[in-house]
Amino acid sequence: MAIPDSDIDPFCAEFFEDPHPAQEALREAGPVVRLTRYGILAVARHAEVKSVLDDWQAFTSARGVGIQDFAKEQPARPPSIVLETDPPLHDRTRRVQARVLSPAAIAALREGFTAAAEALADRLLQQREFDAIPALAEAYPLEVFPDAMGMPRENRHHLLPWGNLVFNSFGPKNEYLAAAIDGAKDATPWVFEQSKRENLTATGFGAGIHAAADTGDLTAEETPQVVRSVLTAGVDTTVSGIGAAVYCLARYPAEFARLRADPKLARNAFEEAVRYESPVQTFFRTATREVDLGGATVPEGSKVLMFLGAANRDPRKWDRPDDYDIGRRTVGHVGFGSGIHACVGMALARLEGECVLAALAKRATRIEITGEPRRRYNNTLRGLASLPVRLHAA
Ligand code: HEM
Ligand SMILES: C=Cc1ccc(C(=O)O)cc1
Repeated sequence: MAIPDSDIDPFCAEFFEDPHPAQEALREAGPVVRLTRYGILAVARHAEVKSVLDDWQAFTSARGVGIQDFAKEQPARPPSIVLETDPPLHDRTRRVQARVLSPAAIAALREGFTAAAEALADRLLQQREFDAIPALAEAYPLEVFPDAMGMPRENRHHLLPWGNLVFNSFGPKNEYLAAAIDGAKDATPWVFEQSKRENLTATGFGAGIHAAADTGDLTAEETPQVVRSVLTAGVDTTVSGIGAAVYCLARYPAEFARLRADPKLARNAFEEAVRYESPVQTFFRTATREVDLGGATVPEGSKVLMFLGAANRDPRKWDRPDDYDIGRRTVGHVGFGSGIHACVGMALARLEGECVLAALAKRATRIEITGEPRRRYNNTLRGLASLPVRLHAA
């Protein structure tokens, strides 16, 4: 089957504002599409996105999960020894993260995360009107996550421009990456310093990762990189995810009413927001050999862009894909990826989302949008920059 061409640009303001028409066009064009602007291949249907995610031998992360092919050019940033490696190195680094971020370790955070969400929701209810992105979507992860990592309270705001830089760096060298590099001048040295063992408390996740150097699971050179991997992925993603969930519940008041009637739905309401908005929109893989994908022949060395957001709205997979339904069975969505690189922090992300949404649903009857939401432009992350709201007290 011939691979059709498309001049769609997934790294421009028009796409960031509303990716859905372009995603629909890509799904309809075929199982694999050539994006002529960048000389890359794209997969947008759920079936092909999932098969690329699940086949790390044919579609490697080790040549970069951004547009750069590390076999052909110098990486702009030191590659992650978790995200941008394959077995066997990936087995070692991922195992340490998975052990530290285990379901039991995350469950132990529930009481503190719940208390922080309730206290923040009480403050916001007093305020009544606020911008839900800085005051809630950013404030909550920046309070609970660095504490769990074992970081000091000062300067943790640097985690946002750092994440903004990394997530832009997976895309092309465009204006968004240029602005992010400029915005992260202070954040970059701070993150590297903050990842060192001596700058982390003895009880946080950071210490748990550094302890791997004492047992020989990781070298002393590897542990700061594995800590940095968690710091990079652990904030900007949940900021976008929590912002997406609040935005969905504000746009769908009947769903917020369902949540108020049954706060146990908070966890699924967050999961459905991750499917519906896909905070992480895209990631690349590189074909290690000629491989068949949905009937199309992908040449060795092809960069393949996976449209996670498009797969999460594919009518071939989902009934009513464009409805936000907090009772939906969300199993199979690729918002957290799939396969050996599937999100190692999803339990933590889900705990944050559940705590925030449950706290809001207990206190408010409605989240009213009081001003024009403003979207944040980033080459990989989909999220809002501003969401003016009013909380209607119960
Ligand atoms: C709503 C929030 C989040 C979303 C949507 C998200 C999404 C993703 C996705 C799509 C991947 C797969 C990347 C790939 O296949 O190349 C991934 C991997 C990863 N995530 Fe998350 N993530 C979230 C929160 C977190 C948090 C809170 C942490 C840390 C505590 C985290 C740490 C990581 C790490 C370290 C990886 C790389 C895993 C590997 O390569 O084996 N993420 N995430
Ligand atoms: C899902 C995003 C993500 C970003 C960076 C890293 C890393 O630097 O290891 C891992 C995951």
